Order: sequence, then C-alpha cells, then structure tokens
Amino acid sequence: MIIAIGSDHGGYELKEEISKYLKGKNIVVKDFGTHSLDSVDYPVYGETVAEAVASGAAELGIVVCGTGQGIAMAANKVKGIRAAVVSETYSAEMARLHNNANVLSLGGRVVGVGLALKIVETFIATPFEGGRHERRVDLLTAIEAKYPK
Ligand SMILES: O=C(CO)[C@H](O)[C@H](O)[C@H](O)COP(=O)(O)O
Repeated sequence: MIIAIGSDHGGYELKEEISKYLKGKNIVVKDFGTHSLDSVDYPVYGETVAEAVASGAAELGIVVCGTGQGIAMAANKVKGIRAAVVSETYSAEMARLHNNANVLSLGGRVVGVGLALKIVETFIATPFEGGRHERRVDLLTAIEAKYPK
C-alpha cells in the first residue's frame, strides 16, 4: 500500500510520528511536507496530498494541521476526494465503512500521538462496506459533477 501524507507546521510533529509508524508497517509513504516547524499554509499541503490520491499515485492520504479542519477543507476541494476529520477510532472506522473516505485528517493540536496512531491503524485496516453506502457515495460524486470548474 502507498499512503500520501502531508501537514502544515501545526501538524508537522504528528505527521513525522505517523510516517515512522507507517514505515514500520512496511507501508510506502510519500511525504509531501512540510519538513520543519516553520510556519506554512495548510491549503498547499492538503491539495498536494489530495492530488496524489485523486491521481491514483497513492491509495489513501493522511493530512495533519493544527485542528485537521483547514487541511481537510483544502483536500475536499479536489475532485474525487472524501476527506474525513477524525479524532476517535469509531469515526475512523465509519468513515471508511460507510463513506469510503480516502483521506484521513487529524489535528496535531487535538489528538495525542497514541490515539492518532490507533486512528490511523483503524482507518487503513477498514474496507469500504459498499451495498447501500455505494449509492450514497455515488450521490456525493454526483454533487461534484454538478459543479464543474
Ligand atoms: O486547522 C488549521 C487550519 O484550519 C490549522 O490549525 C492551522 O495549523 C492553524 O491555522 C495554524 O495556525 P498558526 O497560528 O499560524 O500556527
């Protein structure tokens, strides 16, 4: 599995922990930055990770900013992306099972490392359930198609 990751400065430290964790599981990590605690703008990193997922270069994406909110908003602007802001494991599981979320968004100033890694573990291990949820995810895609560039 290939996972694209990215963060702003508010998520940098958690992103590094997630990267280490994923590599320890022999998952290929494409790290799109940022690479330090210097202040940067989260939309840049949300979009880049989302593009990697939307293009098929990565199967899933993980984005981190201070709250997980702004970087998820950026990722969700990219066609084909369903980014979920998550701060507990139940939502991580449901975001995959029911919503087929393809980007996980975390708040580096919200969740501790231990919980964040549990959320990541749950997110990547849970498949989309399909069935009735397929219809609903298709309706999300139909909304995108109604608002072309
Ligand atoms: O959630 C965010 C944006 O919605 C993030 O928390 C950013 O990391 C945050 O806005 C950065 O704030 P800072 O005061 O510039 O560190």
